[in-house]
Amino acid sequence: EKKIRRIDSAKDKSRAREKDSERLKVEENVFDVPTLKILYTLSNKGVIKAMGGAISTGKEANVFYAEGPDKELAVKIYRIASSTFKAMDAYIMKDPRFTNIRKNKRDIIFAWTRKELQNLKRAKNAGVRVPEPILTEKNILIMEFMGENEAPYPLLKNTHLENEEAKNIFDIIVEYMRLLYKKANLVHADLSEYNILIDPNNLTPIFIDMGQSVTLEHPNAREFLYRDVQNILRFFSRYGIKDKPEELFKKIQAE
Ligand SMILES: N#C/C(=C\c1ccncc1)C(=O)NCc1ccccc1
Repeated sequence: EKKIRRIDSAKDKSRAREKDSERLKVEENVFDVPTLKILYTLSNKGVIKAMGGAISTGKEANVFYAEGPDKELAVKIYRIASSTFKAMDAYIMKDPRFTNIRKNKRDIIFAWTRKELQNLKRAKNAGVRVPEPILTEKNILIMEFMGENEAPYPLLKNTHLENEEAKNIFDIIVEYMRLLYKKANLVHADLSEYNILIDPNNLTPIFIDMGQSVTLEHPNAREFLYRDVQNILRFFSRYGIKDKPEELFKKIQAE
């Protein structure tokens, strides 16, 4: 009996070690020294009490779960070494809010991080459901965690819906695109089933990832809006939604 218990606990330990090494591996190549310094600063300031696991990992950023002083947090860390900052160029260099930033990589990424915070604030003020934006520190964005028990809400992409439920979600998404445009003077510019979370408690959408969102002064704002419209219609066509892109494009901009 005792022997078996010893084996079990050894197995559990090795499994736990493997999981931690998995987690450590993600964190190793993400947490470079400057990023660790910022995380220590945020922890000393009491903004972050404990870091959790990775929620999302991508080429230009990673999102981690964290415990805050009073609520759960999502910590988005933009990679400085990321190669895709070229893509950021197309959005930020023509945005009148950021024409005066220096051209070096770190400053572009710090400006981009601040831009996502600003865009989330504007979206929230316009009545669009987004994670509550909290603060940025260099290449790190702190926002409200949208999920339960350390598990993020599912992406629209991974949510099974009945046609009726999908239609309700589609109508809210269109309303949010309209509020972003008319009230927040913004276009999401990367809207798709990969950047919308679904709150399973009421099957309603949450917009995320607004680092690339642009104001209507951006020369390509309407192009980006048309692309967002096409992405959304393409995804919802599987639920029998047949709106035309031009009509939806006009409806979102209508007085
Ligand atoms: N913001 C955000 C995100 C989730 C989230 C969940 C729960 N609460 C707040 C945010 C997210 O996955 N964004 C997409 C993404 C970012 C970075 C790499 C890959 C994919």
